[in-house]
Amino acid sequence: MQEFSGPVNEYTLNQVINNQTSASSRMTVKEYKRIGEGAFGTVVEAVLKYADGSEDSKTSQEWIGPFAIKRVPAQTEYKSRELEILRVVNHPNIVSLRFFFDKAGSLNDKTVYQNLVMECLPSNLQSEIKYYRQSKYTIPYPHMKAYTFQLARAMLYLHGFGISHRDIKPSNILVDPATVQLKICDFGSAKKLEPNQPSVSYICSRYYRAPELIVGCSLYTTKIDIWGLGCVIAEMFLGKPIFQGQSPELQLKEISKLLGPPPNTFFFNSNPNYRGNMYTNKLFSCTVEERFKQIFSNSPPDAIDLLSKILVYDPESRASARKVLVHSFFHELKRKDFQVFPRGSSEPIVLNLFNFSEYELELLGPLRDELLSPNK
Ligand SMILES: Nc1ncnc2c1ncn2[C@@H]1O[C@H](COP(=O)(O)OP(=O)(O)OP(=O)(O)O)[C@@H](O)[C@H]1O
Repeated sequence: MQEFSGPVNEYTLNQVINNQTSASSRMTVKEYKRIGEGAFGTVVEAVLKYADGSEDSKTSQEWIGPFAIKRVPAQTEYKSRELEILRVVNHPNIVSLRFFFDKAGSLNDKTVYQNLVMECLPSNLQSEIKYYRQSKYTIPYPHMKAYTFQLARAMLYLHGFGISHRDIKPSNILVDPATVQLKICDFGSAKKLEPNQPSVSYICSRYYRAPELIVGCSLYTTKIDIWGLGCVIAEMFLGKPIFQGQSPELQLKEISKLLGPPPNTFFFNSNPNYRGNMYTNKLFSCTVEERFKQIFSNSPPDAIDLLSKILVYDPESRASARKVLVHSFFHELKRKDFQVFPRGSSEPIVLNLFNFSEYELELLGPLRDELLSPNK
């Protein structure tokens, strides 16, 4: 996005110390680049400095950053879920919130804006996929494996709290091509799902919506994010979104071109009141297994196997984050000599992808040993 000489202003910022507390300081905020324009707000790149006269200015007179500041109109009636969730999560594969503050609109604008100051990553998966597609390549396999593993790890963590991101798509997956690090961003749609409590089904960007959402299921689970994960993996292999429906309902038709017609039980379990098109005609003559091989003809067999376990109509049969993590597609990552070459570099780097916290190990349960056992 274009460089711009943005404003330099002073605000009182709340610094996130931990999930309960924050400390406030006067800080100067210098914006210099617009990096994202979403449906609800803007994201700018900025640096910060403790303002003269603030307690902290005595210890630091340096600009710190860069940070990404997401600015959205503040909710007046209820708490911002994005802020609440970002304050409690703490994971290497989830973007971290450093400060937050409210700011009044300019002169004729009575809106109050919520500002979330987050660590800033230089790219996202959408840009990476596009970059490689332009030169008729795909993201190199070792990078794809490392990215997918980190994405599944973030999901294991979030889903452990019952939190569903609800808008998994390549542009919401930040990456640093120089370190092959990945972090999920945009928790604007995220929600802690409670069993037997309905949630709106009209969420998630169309191409990445799980089939149960398309047919109006309101008691869905965190498996909707796993569907999104499958779509993202498929997109890394194909260089373009796998299911490009031209309308919300046609999205289901696109899915049936890979998985065949949805079974009746799927409609019954998702939404017995669904009255839309059920796409009962089989649009190909081979088996679903052969269909996966046709569509992913250039992809390695273990990737196809992983995709066939994720892209499944029935959310209960769809792989969970921990099942994804132990899949053979990732075995290479466990090798002692596993290394990746960042884009444009001849110097390999070693990744630290297995630094699981006690909490993550607990979530892995009996699969923990399988995941941590060295690769044979
Ligand atoms: N911490 C960050 N570092 C770098 N880029 C970021 C960061 N946070 C967001 N972005 C970029 O800004 C874009 C918009 O941010 P975000 O998705 O949070 O806003 P949004 O208003 O919800 O957008 P959308 O409606 O497109 O989902 C992201 O797609 C991402 O590319």
